[in-house]
Amino acid sequence: MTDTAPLLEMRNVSRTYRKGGPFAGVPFKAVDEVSFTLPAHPQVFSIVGESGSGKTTLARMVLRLVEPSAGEITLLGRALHGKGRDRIDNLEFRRLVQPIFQNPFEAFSAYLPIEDYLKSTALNLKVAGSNAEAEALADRTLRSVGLSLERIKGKYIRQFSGGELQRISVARALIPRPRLIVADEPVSMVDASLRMSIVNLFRQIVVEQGVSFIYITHDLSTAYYLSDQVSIMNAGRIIESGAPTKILDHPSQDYTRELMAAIPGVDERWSELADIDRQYAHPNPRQESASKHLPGTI
Ligand SMILES: Nc1ncnc2c1ncn2[C@@H]1O[C@H](COP(=O)(O)OP(=O)(O)OP(=O)(O)O)[C@@H](O)[C@H]1O
Repeated sequence: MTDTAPLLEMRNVSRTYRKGGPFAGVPFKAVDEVSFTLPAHPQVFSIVGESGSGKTTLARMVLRLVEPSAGEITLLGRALHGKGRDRIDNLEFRRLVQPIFQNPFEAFSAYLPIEDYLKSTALNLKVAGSNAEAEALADRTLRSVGLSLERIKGKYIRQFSGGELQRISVARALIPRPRLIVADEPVSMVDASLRMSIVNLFRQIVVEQGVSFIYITHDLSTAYYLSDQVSIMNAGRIIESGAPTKILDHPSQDYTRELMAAIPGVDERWSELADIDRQYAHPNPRQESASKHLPGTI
């Protein structure tokens, strides 16, 4: 693993499926020759696209849940897939890269106290050597997301809101101190009033814990607000990439303009985000600058 290597590199990555069944169906590329680089310094990289554009397939390849049909993905200069000798082993991979999924209610069983997930993550990933260490680690990561072990102890998923559960998912993902979190539509099932607090939490984690995020979303508004880099995905391809202000203030592709226009009330959402940002009065300079760039604010 080299210190100078980018965190993640995708080179000409494709994933082919068959439409109409695995054998007789017609092959099509869900992800088509995608390349991008995530630099070593912590940041939020968003991939934005409509349903079916290939975002989840791409995320699942980064999470090693799906094999690419072609191309190469490297993490800190080492192969994620294939059988080569430089392939990162499973334990190391799971310490470096953690997922957050869309539906927090599906991420946990209804029959286990929720703290068991955090403790078993710490023990399975060998970042805690005893139950006491696992509890201490769980408490520390829960505190970093605004909760504590005391608050969740002995409780089951039905005793939490979607927003609280998603915070617990984030705490679980932070247990091994990962370098990268892949968050696939992490706020789309969270109550609208809590969405921004989760999005703000991601930014806080980038700054305070040095974790990068790949943020997968159909919601241009939160991507614009949160990201350092945005890539727009359409029909399996990344069609434009850059800083959020560049992409949304000067979109170069008709599809990006259509995506902006297709989101109902996107202008109001941006003003609403700016209002929420002011209410939170975050000391984080990235957020101050994000709110400055929101249309309708100065
Ligand atoms: N296992 C699979 N077998 C066959 N086709 C698949 C499979 N997984 C995804 N697809 C197809 O690949 C395309 C991209 O799907 P994907 O889920 O990656 O898109 P997405 O942008 O994440 O959309 P959504 O937000 O609706 O999940 C879709 O046409 C989907 O039907």
